[in-house]
Amino acid sequence: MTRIRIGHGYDVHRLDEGDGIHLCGVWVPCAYRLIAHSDGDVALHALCDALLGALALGDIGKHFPDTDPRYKGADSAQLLTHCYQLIQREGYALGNADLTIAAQTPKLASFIPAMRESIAKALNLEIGQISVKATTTEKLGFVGRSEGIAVDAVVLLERGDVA
Ligand SMILES: Nc1ccn([C@@H]2O[C@H](COP(=O)(O)O)[C@@H](O)[C@H]2O)c(=O)n1
Ligand SMILES: C[C@@]1(CO)OP(=O)(O)OP(=O)(O)OC[C@H]1O
Repeated sequence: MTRIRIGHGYDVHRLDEGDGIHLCGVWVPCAYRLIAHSDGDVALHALCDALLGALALGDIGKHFPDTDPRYKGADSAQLLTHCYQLIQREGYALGNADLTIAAQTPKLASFIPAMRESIAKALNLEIGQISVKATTTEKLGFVGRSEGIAVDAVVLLERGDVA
């Protein structure tokens, strides 16, 4: 395997009326909830897929099927930790991750530092290795109509044992 590997993940979850959403392991109070089998943390799901994708290990649905009652209401931070353990077992470590959350609402700027910290903590990494950004879609499309939230995640993995 090569010294560095790149991975990309993308996930979407639908919004419904509610009292808050989990994003990057952080509870964001708002007038919505994310519809999902797990806790609905669409950002961590995209990050899991990016990690798995980097080493061609499949995707989140393969590792944690949404038909499996064990994952009903699952804490996505635990799914993320499991995915990262698979990566580490292959001899790789995360160099950096960059996430873009497309959400018309709620306003996420004030939650971003806690989100970065939460991911860094789940992976036992420095906060400087984790970037989280938010954008609206200028009221265009399903995100713009606040029907759902979409997240893109990109990761770079580095092999530990190669100079
Ligand atoms: N849910 C969101 C979306 C965006 N932001 C912040 O606002 C900035 C401007 O967003 P545009 O979609 O108009 O580019 C963006 O760069 C974010 O800083 C946010 O906090 N929450
Ligand atoms: C996370 C899992 C867990 O069962 O279910 P969901 O919360 O529905 O999320 P999805 O992004 O559809 O990924 C599939 C599953 O791995």
